[in-house]
Amino acid sequence: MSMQENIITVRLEAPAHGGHVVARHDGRVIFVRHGIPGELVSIAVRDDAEKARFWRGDVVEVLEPSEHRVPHFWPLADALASASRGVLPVGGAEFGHIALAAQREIKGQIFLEQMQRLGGIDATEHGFTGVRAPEGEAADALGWRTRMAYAVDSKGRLAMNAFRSDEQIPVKEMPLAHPKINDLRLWELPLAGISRVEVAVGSGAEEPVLVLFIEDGSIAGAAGRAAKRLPEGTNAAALTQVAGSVADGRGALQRLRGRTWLTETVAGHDYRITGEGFWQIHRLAPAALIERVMAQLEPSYGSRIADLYAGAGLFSAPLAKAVGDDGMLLSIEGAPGTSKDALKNLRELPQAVISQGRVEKTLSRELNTRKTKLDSIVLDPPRTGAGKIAVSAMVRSGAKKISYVSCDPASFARDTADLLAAGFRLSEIDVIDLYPHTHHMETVGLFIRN
Ligand SMILES: C[S@@+](CC[C@H](N)C(=O)[O-])C[C@H]1O[C@@H](n2cnc3c(N)ncnc32)[C@H](O)[C@@H]1O
Repeated sequence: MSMQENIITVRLEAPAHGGHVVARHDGRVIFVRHGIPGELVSIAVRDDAEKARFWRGDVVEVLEPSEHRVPHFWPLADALASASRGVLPVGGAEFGHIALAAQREIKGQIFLEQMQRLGGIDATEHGFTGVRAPEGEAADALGWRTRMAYAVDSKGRLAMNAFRSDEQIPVKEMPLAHPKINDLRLWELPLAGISRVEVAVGSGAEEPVLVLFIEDGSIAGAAGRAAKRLPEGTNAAALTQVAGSVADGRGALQRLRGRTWLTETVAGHDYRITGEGFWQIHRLAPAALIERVMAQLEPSYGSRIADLYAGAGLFSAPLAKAVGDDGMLLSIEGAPGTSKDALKNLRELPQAVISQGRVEKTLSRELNTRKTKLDSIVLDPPRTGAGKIAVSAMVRSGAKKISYVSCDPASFARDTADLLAAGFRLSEIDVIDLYPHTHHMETVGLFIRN
């Protein structure tokens, strides 16, 4: 058993970013997982080095439950059931013990706290009214993940990791995964020799695409054997991971059966996405985010817009259509494979300029080369946010409106402070629960130059 047996009783206080609740013991802060503010709980203390600034802990017993506590929908992720079996819970559904409305309430508190502490901003003064569900969300908010990534354990079984642990827990159905992913019964495949399994389901009727990660170049072996056992019609590819072989650390995709890509259709646009390329995870996210970004930017015919961290062009396509032949849509994406998808997805729109490279360098370079300025920008960076160099390039671009799509309130708060200091105002905040039953949230903020 990997849990240490240092069990203490604590009263849980405020929620903290990252899926924790703060507790105190002998003057030391402990970040506790699987609890709810206000509860009296027993926790197994982990990472409890004497000199550590703070400790971590997992709830193993609830002595006074919150009114918002519900039975976890996934036994493997249920901390209490796992503790009684002497194992760690699997990660990926760390809010599953909290009623959905209360999950969103907690995310709202975290958003306000991060904006205040890291950005010095009272988000309620900028239109923040709480975290909302995307339109069309299921009442139980399960089955939303159209993308899943699994580990493979030392016995060749489909697995997922426990939080902050190398421990791999064998898994079968994953309740947050799209039903088409569970229907593949990936846990029945012979996976010895495969290091990772990724699977993606498109928005249409076509079959899912599976990517099997292998460490040597031979696809005839492990990957071929697994692919043969997949249900009829499933598409499968192998990806040889050769460290440093390409910019994003991944090798080349090799077709095993069917296609290596999916079609996604959103708001009347068709996108082709290769098996390992980036696409929003929640089934409702692409439409919800396009709707917000278009409403915020109100792109006009002939205007010049940049889509930064553009992926396969989710926002680039509708924006390019809106600016028309007389406008310009500059789509910048760092990952070479994903940028190739963007090239294909935007090939019929000559006003779209696809540039592969890091935003920090590429944005200014493209604008200088073309001797042009921008009217507006949408950016959708990874969790680390944009950072000072990219923010300053955006400020220099001349853009008067910036729609900022963020999956992390901490980096959003930091970048917001920099944009406000550079003469923008934050005129709208929409926080959407695009990661139900986890601690994550998606923010779409509108910045307008003063
Ligand atoms: C959250 S995704 C958004 C993609 C796209 N907007 C979408 O919604 O499908 C972030 C994207 O930024 C890319 N990326 C990460 N760091 C980058 C950088 N410094 N410059 C350019 N692209 C970057 C990643 O490869 C990824 O495709």
